[in-house]
Amino acid sequence: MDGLDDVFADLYSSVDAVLLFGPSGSYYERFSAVEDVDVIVVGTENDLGADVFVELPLEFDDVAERISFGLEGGLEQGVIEGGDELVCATSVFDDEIDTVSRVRASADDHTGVYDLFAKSRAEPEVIKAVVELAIELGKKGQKGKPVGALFIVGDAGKVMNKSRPLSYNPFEKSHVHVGDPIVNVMLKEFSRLDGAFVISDAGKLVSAYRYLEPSAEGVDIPKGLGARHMAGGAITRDTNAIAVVLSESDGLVRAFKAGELILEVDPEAY
Ligand SMILES: Nc1ncnc2c1ncn2[C@@H]1O[C@H](COP(=O)(O)OP(=O)(O)OP(=O)(O)O)[C@@H](O)[C@H]1O
Ligand SMILES: [Mn+2]
Repeated sequence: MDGLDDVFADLYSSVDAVLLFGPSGSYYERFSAVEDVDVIVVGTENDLGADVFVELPLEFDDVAERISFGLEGGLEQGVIEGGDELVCATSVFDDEIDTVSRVRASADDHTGVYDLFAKSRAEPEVIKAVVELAIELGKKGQKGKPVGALFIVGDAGKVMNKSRPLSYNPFEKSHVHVGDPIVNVMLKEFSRLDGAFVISDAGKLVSAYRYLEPSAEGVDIPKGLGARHMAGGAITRDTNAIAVVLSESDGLVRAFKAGELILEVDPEAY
C-alpha cells in the first residue's frame, strides 16, 4: 500500500523549477540544496538576495493571481520557458508556506496580470502606487462609509479627449504626482466626489471630476456593477490607459486593460 508520500510524489516528480513565494531564509537554503531543480524566488522584495528573483508589485490576496504573476514574470525574464513543469510553493492562510501547486508554464495563456504592471503605457511604479492608493481608500472606507473611486492611468491626452469636466479641475495648474504623501491625502478627499481621476504615464495628476465618454460596445463587466466600471473598462479599450476602480457597492478594487478585467483585489485582505 502507498503512503501519502508516494501519492503526493506525483505532484513534484520531474519538475524543472520551484517557485518559492516569499520564503523564509532557511526554507530557501534547503531548496537551493536540492539537485537538478532551479529555484525562483517571487516576492515584493528580494530580501534573501536570491539569484533568480521575480518581483511582485503587490502581495496579491488571490493565490491564482499571485501565481500567474510569478509565471508570466518568469517567462518574461527568461527564467522559465514555455512547457516547463513547475511547483509553486506559497502561503494561503498564514505567513508560512503552506500550499503547493503544480503548473505547466505556457507562453500562450496569459492572464495579463504581469503585462498590466510591466507593459502598460504608464510606468509600473505609477500603476502600483494607484492600486495601493485604491486599496488604502477601500480599507478606510470600510470603517466609515464605503467610497468608490475611478482612476484612469496613462495615455492622458487621449483620455482627456474622450471625456468632459463635471466640475472645475483642482489640478489645473498644479504639478503633483501620485505617491507624493500630500497628493494621496488630496485624492482621498476628492474621491468622495463624482467622476474619474486622470493620471499621466509618469504619474502627474492631470484632472479630477472627469466624466468619461468612451464607446462601451463589447465591454463585459461583472454583473451587479454599473456605470463607473463600464466607463472605466471601456476607456481602456478606446485608449492605451488602464483603469483602477474601487467599487462603492462591493468594496473591491479592480483593474482593467484593453477592455478586459485583469485584476480583482479585496482591500480587506491587505
Ligand atoms: N462615465 C462616467 N465617467 C466617470 N465617472 C462615472 C461615470 N459613470 C459613473 N461614474 C461615477 O460612478 C459613480 C457610481 O455609478 P454606478 O453606481 O453606476 O457605478 P458602479 O459601477 O455600480 O460602481 P459602484 O460599485 O461604486 O456603485 C457615479 O456616481 C459617478 O461618480
Ligand atoms: Mn453602483
